[in-house]
Amino acid sequence: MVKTEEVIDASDEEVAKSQALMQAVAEGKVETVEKLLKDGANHSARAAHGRTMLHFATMIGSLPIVKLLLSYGHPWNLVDDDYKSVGDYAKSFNQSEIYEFLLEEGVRTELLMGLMQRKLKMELLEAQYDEEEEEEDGAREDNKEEKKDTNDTTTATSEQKDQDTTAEEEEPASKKQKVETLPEVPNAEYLAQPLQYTEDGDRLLDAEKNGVMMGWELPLMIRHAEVISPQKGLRVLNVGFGLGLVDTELQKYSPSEHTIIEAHPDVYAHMIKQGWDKKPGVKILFGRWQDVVDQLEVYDGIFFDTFGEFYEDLRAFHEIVPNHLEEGGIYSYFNGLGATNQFFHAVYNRISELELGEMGFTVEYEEMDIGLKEEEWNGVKRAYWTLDKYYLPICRLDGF
Ligand SMILES: C[S@@+](CC[C@H](N)C(=O)[O-])C[C@H]1O[C@@H](n2cnc3c(N)ncnc32)[C@H](O)[C@@H]1O
Repeated sequence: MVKTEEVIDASDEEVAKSQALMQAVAEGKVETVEKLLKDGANHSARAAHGRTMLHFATMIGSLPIVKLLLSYGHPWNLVDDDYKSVGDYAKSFNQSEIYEFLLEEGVRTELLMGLMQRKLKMELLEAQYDEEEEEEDGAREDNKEEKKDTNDTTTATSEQKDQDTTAEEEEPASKKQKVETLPEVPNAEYLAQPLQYTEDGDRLLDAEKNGVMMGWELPLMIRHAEVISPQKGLRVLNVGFGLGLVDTELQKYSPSEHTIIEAHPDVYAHMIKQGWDKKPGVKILFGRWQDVVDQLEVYDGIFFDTFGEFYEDLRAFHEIVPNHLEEGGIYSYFNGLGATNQFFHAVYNRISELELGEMGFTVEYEEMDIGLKEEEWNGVKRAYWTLDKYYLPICRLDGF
């Protein structure tokens, strides 16, 4: 009997139904599973080691049950107590058909979520724009009124203010809420905190000892530089200075232009102290890449590696790359998406490839061995990389 754990606030009957569902899943009884799900059985219960019903369905290799659970809204991306995803289970139990299905499900769900997020963002921006327009119109009206009334009375201005307040109070709450929930700078907290370079120059840590950049990435940065700058004298752009590893490599190719965007004041101060502003061809744009886009030119190679941002931010950068990449040029980025779980990483690699493809790129992933030792993370709050392989993206614009 597979025992379930942690069904919160459930009645005895619900617990029993959920327990029966878990049992039917574990025994591969498709019809019973379907009947119980239809009957409203809770599929979010977990068994020992934090295994979900989807973990069980995957372990026993029942694609029909996997499909059923997903169709009833079971999330595709839950992990057990050892941070093993259902994709990891599918791999280790040699369930290749289920693995592919789960991968596609992950890709489809995340693409949809991204689309919805962007739609919401657009709506919020539109609402903000409307509100600003209304405020401007209001201010213009006030001006007109003021001009008209200066001949009549001197108290008009204070009365007008009161009216404004009332008008504001009457605004539909939903619109105001919308504007107030506009997403902020994703890594604002990071950008506002002090950073620390270790004495040996091998690490850049934030105030909580998160690794912003670490020396073990050097071989990756060497290869990224080589990929975007395959010969000397090219024009290159790097977003995110960190330890300056990729920029040091890029300098070895004597770039004719070497633009670096950096947003953190401490990193910028470090760059100036090290004389980066005086290096050949170097132009530093201090600010978030989102805020300096209008100063960008056209480059033969572009590399992107920021910190504290999300896939949507990376995707937003992908979208502007075609405007700044020379014919035949190469774009690459640090591929750390979902880098603490092989399956999530595979899902993100597929998503990036698809989305970059839609933007006109062909993407090739070059496989590199990493082989990191546990000790590498001593003194760092959290390991941000646990995988054995690195998939270095090489993106070319189609047709060139
Ligand atoms: C992981 S490090 C880059 C490491 C670099 N590739 C190297 O070889 O050392 C990320 C850098 O991006 C910067 N950064 C974070 N958000 C940024 C943004 N929106 N625009 C520009 N730089 C940003 C961080 O301050 C940090 O210096």
